[in-house]
Amino acid sequence: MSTTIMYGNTLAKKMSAELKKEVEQLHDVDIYPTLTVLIIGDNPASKTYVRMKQKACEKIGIQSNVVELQDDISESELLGKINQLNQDPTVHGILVQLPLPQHINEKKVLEYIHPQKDVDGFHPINVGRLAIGHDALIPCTPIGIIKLLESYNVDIQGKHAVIIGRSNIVGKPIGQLLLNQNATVTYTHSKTNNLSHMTRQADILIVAVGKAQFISEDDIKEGAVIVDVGNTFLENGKVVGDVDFESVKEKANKITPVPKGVGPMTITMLLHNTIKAARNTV
Ligand SMILES: Nc1nc2c(c(=O)[nH]1)N[C@@H](CN(C=O)c1ccc(C(=O)N[C@@H](CCC(=O)O)C(=O)O)cc1)CN2
Repeated sequence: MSTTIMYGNTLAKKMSAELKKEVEQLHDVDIYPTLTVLIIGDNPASKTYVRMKQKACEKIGIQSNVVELQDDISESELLGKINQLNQDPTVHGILVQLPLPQHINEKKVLEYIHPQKDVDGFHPINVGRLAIGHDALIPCTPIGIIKLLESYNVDIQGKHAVIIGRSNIVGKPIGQLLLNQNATVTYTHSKTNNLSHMTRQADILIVAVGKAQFISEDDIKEGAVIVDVGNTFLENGKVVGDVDFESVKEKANKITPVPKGVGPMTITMLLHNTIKAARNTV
């Protein structure tokens, strides 16, 4: 049995072309989807991701503004900036690039973004709406994973999905989305006893731990679908995932690579959310 590599970059390209048409239709009715990204400090990975977001917006005609803020900005100053953007009718989407410096309360900041402009889907209103199955802005990485699984015809209903990681960005919402599609979901995390025993039961394994090549072939079930959310930059400049791709590849039925797997889908779903926000805020 040969393993299918689930390439996010291919799907992202196809979806971006469709989103470009949507943007053109909005331009025809004088709506110009606009995203403002706030980046605090000079974390090199964050800078890379923000540049990737800008470039992706540019490609499909979304206007993007990047506001670069000093590492030592006070929390109240940052909230003031968000408040201005909340009230600016020309800005449809607001995104604060994470992680934030230690002295800033992430929860407070994310809750300050107007829920209709919350293109990351991190605001408690959007989190709650997703939880009860209402229309919402859904976090980009989790919804990107669902789109990727769907495009590779992965059956979700009735399957046992095991998630490693319980972050608000990926772990919790991907569990919610899989549950909404009738998967049986198990959350695991750094305090889970006998983690490998749990992961070996997964039909679908979502790995979002942030530890380079953490999962190896002994941790998975033969024929499982493996989704790697990791993005660790090694000293040699290479980027690797949370899964030891080479060892797991032969045993899995389907697997996402890193790079070119989940990452590009995150960016594309941000474009999707920005267009959705532009439609909703007029
Ligand atoms: N406000 C947010 N902050 C962060 C998020 C987020 O969704 N919202 N997610 C991550 C970082 N992230 C986007 O911001 C992100 C990470 C990785 C990729 C990606 O495409 N990676 C490439 C590899 C890297 C490269 O090519 O240089 C890949 O996997 O192919 C995109 C976005 C944390 N912060």
